[in-house]
Amino acid sequence: MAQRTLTFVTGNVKKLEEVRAILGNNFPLEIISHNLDLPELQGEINEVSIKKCQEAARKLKTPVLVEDTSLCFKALNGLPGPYIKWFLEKIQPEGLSKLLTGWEDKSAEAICTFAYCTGNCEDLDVILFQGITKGKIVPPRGTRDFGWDCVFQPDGHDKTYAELPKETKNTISHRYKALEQLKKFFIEKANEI
Ligand SMILES: O=P(O)(O)OP(=O)(O)OP(=O)(O)OC[C@H]1O[C@@H](n2cnc3c(O)ncnc32)[C@H](O)[C@@H]1O
Ligand SMILES: [Mg+2]
Repeated sequence: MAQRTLTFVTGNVKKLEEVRAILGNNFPLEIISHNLDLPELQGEINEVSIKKCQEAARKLKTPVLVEDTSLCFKALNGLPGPYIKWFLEKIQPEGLSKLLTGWEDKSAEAICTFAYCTGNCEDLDVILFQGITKGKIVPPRGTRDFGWDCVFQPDGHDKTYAELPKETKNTISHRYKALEQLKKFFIEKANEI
């Protein structure tokens, strides 16, 4: 493979930190990060990721990887979903758990979607890699250093993402599951050469 690097476009340092930690040393490409302020788009999850990726590829004119994270509450038919960033910014983690006060069903899905595009102007085809971790929304517990980690308790654990050791989150998370697929794709691609 001629390309030895992979440009990951994100404005979120915590995401980047996790991506690097999860991919570790067994990944055939070097991750180069590019902090570009991409628009927060509207639509269904896959549509948002595809458009985000095409926008980044058009701007940078190079193959790019982007990622979009959704947090979907079952009782709210999948909302806030891809709009979680704004919900979190406006109502904080406390507000997210209070949103479900009137509902018995606290279940939620954390969905991570990576989108990769070659950046060739005539061909903006996008490949998606998605990971889903099921859990429930609880009153905030644990550190506050990454998004909604303190209100999401993954199934099978009695701790929130924020209370779990980073190494544990990184072996069960939505991001880990999406990166497993991405890793497989790029390792196979590297072997083809
Ligand atoms: O530049 P990009 O990559 O878009 O970074 P962003 O921070 O805008 O991220 P998103 O558009 O994907 O919005 C997702 C929101 O969810 C938060 N988030 C993403 N992954 C998370 C995780 O694993 N745990 C907790 N919060 C997370 C993140 O901080 C945002 O507020
Ligand atoms: Mg964003």
